[in-house]
Amino acid sequence: MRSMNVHVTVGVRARGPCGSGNMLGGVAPQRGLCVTAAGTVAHGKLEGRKGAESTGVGKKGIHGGVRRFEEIPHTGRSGWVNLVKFWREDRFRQLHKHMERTFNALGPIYREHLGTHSSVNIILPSDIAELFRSEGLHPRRMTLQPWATHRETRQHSKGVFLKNGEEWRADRLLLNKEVMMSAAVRRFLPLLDEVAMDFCRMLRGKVEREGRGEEGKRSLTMDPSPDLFRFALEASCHVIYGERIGLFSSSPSLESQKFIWAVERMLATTPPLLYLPPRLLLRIGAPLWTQHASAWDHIFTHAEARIQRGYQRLFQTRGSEAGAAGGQYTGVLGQLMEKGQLSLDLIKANVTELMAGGVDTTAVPLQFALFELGRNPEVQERVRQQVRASWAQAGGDLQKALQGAPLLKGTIKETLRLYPVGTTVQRYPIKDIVLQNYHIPAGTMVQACLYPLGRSADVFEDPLRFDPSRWGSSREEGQKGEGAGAFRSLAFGFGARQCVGRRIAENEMQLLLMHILLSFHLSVSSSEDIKTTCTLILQPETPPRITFSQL
Ligand code: HEM
Repeated sequence: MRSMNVHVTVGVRARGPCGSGNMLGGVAPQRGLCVTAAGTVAHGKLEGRKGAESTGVGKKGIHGGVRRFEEIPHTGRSGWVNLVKFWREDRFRQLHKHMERTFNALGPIYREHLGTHSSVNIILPSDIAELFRSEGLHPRRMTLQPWATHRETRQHSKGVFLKNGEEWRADRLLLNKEVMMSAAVRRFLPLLDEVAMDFCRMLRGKVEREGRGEEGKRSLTMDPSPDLFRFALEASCHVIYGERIGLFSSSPSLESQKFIWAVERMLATTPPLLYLPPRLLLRIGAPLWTQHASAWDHIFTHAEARIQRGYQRLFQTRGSEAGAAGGQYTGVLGQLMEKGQLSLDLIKANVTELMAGGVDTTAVPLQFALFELGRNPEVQERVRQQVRASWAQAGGDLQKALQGAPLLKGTIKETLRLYPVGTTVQRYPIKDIVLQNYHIPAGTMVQACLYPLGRSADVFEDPLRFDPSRWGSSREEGQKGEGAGAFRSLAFGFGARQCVGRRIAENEMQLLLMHILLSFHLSVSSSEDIKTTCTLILQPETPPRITFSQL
């Protein structure tokens, strides 16, 4: 892997949809662009034959029965020609659909060159399992320094993302204790629930004030997305900093709204930066890069201010007997500071990442989930019945309430199957592997393509049906193939590098849906599919309007 110090790289390696390190990584090792075509793209149309296996292409290239890397079907020889075509046809926004079409044309594995970016794309769970077995602890690299004006941004990129291998893993395991382990989940569940209940209270007030119909039976049709973004930020802050920021109050702070905009800007400016080489970037991409870096600066400034406050509170609590004896949960930040196992720089960096990764990633799937529940009233009713029974039996025990309603978790999995926030999970295998009988050298960037995977009839029965019960715990219904369930639900990634905010996200979304379903019936005016667009994260082209009717 080339060093970021050698050349100024826009190291925006899309590892996942959240967190800086996810998106701001190093450069993928570049492979030559000269390849043997088993399938090619000409004039935007795929002319490939379906899978190399069926074509019998490249028999002479077989070594010991395994085909050469160069024989993998691809979408075009020149990364630059492909990039220009993508740019002209604005295909970046439809990258997920492009992948789906390309798998249909070329089979379950293909290569793609786009500007400086080369990848092998795969879709089958068995291949993803093989990739997973060969994943290493890859370094993440950030290359913001030359542009970032904020001291913390620079420090973050230098200090944290050059960490590597076992050193990185040791830090991650410490962080996991505060965000992934079940003891941590038990601690932060009430904080998430408080915010979810407040959201519903706010929504009930809105429906009561602005809705139509008689009192107690009013309905309101609205775009819930701005409120969902506020919910996601409020929930993240409560869990991470242990404090409420008052986004549901009558005068929410402009600072928080600016933070939401900064994350949006950071995400939206990422994809174009992925594919441009440094020189071109400096000439034509500079404004974009400046926007990107300044969005990060804003995110850091915001986090820095909160972290300072967290410190002050911690010292105040330590100083007061009540605080010390009370043992009150002070959020992830408080826990990390209290334990003191991570350095202050690492705490800051990780907390900032959690903040940057925790807003759009949950607010957007919640929009899709409300839409799917709205257009599938029978499914909605089944989930509601289960939630009601479980809520009644749990007697206020949140974990019990969620565990007793597996359809809620199924709803989240089903939503992320059809609308994965991050459309790919990427890995660089640390040893040579064989996928679809092709040799893949160590260090190649291999992407599991989640959008086409989730909609593939080879992997899921009746894939376009929204059916939370297909994820039943005893039997992964509606799933084909061996080891059903394994490597099919991958929205949070896998292995050591999987999403560190996973437990926060899952519980936050389930709790919100639970309270919404207990209070409202959901419907939509049209059951037509939502048009989607890819701006690093997959989102609706236009946020769906949902009708909330009081129950
Ligand atoms: C539905 C919601 C979410 C989805 C689908 C999602 C998805 C992902 C994916 C696919 C990755 C890369 C994993 C891999 O390469 O194996 C990732 C990484 C990450 N996510 Fe999430 N995420 C979500 C919510 C969150 C939340 C709420 C937070 C923070 C509170 C968060 C913070 C992070 C961070 C910091 C990383 C980088 C982890 C690392 O590389 O060590 N995510 N996420």
